Amino acid sequence: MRKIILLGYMGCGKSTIAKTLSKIIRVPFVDLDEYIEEKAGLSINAIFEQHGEIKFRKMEHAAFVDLLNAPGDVIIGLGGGAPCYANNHELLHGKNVLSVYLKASIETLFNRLVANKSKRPLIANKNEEEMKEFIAMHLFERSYYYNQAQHIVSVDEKTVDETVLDILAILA
Ligand SMILES: Nc1ncnc2c1ncn2[C@@H]1O[C@H](COP(=O)(O)OP(=O)(O)OP(=O)(O)O)[C@@H](O)[C@H]1O
Ligand SMILES: O=C(O)C1=C[C@@H](O)[C@@H](O)[C@H](O)C1
Ligand SMILES: [Mg+2]
Repeated sequence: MRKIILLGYMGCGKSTIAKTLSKIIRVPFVDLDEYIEEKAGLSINAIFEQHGEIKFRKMEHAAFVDLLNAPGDVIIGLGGGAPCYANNHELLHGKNVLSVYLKASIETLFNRLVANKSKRPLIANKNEEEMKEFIAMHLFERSYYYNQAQHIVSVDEKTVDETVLDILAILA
């Protein structure tokens, strides 16, 4: 039983990379944000708006534990903040767990997020300058938790396939 966990800041490519990896190694992919949305019957945006971030972080922790305890192999794409709350970073070293931090620079993240921020409540209302500053500060605060992953793969300047190859080498 293998639990492959991809983590990293919003926009680093967790969902995109996991989908390709899933097809190649034939292990199902579960996106933690989507799992939470299905369980709650609400979008992440709606959960933040109606219940607040603290409630979301509790739901996120419960969902992560659920997935780790479910039988069978799985690739789990964590939400961007998941490793940073509720001691979730300790779960990155659990039994049967292989955790990979997809590390992206501020510039890469900004370029990817600027085009598609509406579904990401933490940045949805920021202008470009505010967004850049927010990403820089937030990434700095979160790096400690992201660096708890067992493996770190840099994604800057890489295609999806190149990043997937790096992960396959770790899995080999
Ligand atoms: N080389 C690349 N690797 C991964 N994603 C890329 C790459 N180049 C561009 N992208 C784009 O970056 C965007 C963010 O990717 P994705 O949604 O997979 O990130 P994420 O880490 O799952 O974000 P979130 O935490 O918000 O769910 C997507 O629009 C994706 O197509
Ligand atoms: O970085 C974060 O804190 C978040 C990232 C998304 O994946 C979602 O889990 C939510 O928008 C919060
Ligand atoms: Mg995603």
